[in-house]
Amino acid sequence: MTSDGSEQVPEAATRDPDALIRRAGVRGDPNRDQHFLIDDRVVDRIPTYLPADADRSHVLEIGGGPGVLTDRLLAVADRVTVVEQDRSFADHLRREFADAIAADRLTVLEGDALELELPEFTACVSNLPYGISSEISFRLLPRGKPLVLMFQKEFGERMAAESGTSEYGRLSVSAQHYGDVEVCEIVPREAFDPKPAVQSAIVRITPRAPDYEVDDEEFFFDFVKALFTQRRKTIRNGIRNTPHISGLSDPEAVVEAADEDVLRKRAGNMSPEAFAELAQLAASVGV
Ligand SMILES: C[S@@+](CC[C@H](N)C(=O)[O-])C[C@H]1O[C@@H](n2cnc3c(N)ncnc32)[C@H](O)[C@@H]1O
Repeated sequence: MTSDGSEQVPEAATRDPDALIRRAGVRGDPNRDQHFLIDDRVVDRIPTYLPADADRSHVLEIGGGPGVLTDRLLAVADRVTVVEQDRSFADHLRREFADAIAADRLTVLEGDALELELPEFTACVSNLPYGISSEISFRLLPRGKPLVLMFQKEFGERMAAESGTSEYGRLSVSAQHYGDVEVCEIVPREAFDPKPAVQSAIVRITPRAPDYEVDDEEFFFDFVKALFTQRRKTIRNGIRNTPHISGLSDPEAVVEAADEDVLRKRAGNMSPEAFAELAQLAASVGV
């Protein structure tokens, strides 16, 4: 009983990471991208990085492992789907969260997140298997839902980078096409067991439409990719040197039509809007 006479409501109990790993009965194998979160404070913060107005009715988690994040997501979401490729961990998740499964609040999908058909979800929160960071991100981004994802630090920083910085590149332009990308927190190696080789970063992607027009997204992405393979060269030479990547059939027509100011730049100093404008021009005169 509290001092004002009301009943004390116990805080929702969260599962201890070490106990979950013990109950899973298998050690993480770094060769299978298995670095498990063991720092409660970090795990507790991850769901709080979802935008305040995010729809939490169906949260997707890629790579459940022992289930420490799954546990926290069940505390904030109506329903969770967790994908886990490793049979031992998928079995463990089904045992550990049998009550949530019986209550229709948790679905465990066993298999490769790159191969499985992912369900409709309202938000995705995951400590990702780092080996598939890029591929899985570009499966999730076009869905247009809020994402809170743990990456290797360098990858997260490249995703969030602005033009004119050394981290800025194709990954920044492609990811920021779909939303605002922010690094929420850098996570030390000690927060995981086994410890990864490098630090990690928790990244939030808040979906929004880009503030520029591109009629052909596939061409836009190929064009950006092509120009970043030549990041030390001017845009003029980048366009000339990469038709095999951009798909341009007449790169010279693009060089003739583009502004001299743009042609003198380098890819690292081109904003996403500048890339989009040039890509629109290139698609109209050079494809
Ligand atoms: C970095 S661990 C994260 C585990 C847990 N969520 C945590 O934070 O402690 C990544 C998990 O993804 C699983 N995994 C690796 N590759 C996968 C894939 N292609 N599809 C689905 N799960 C995968 C691993 O077995 C591992 O359990």
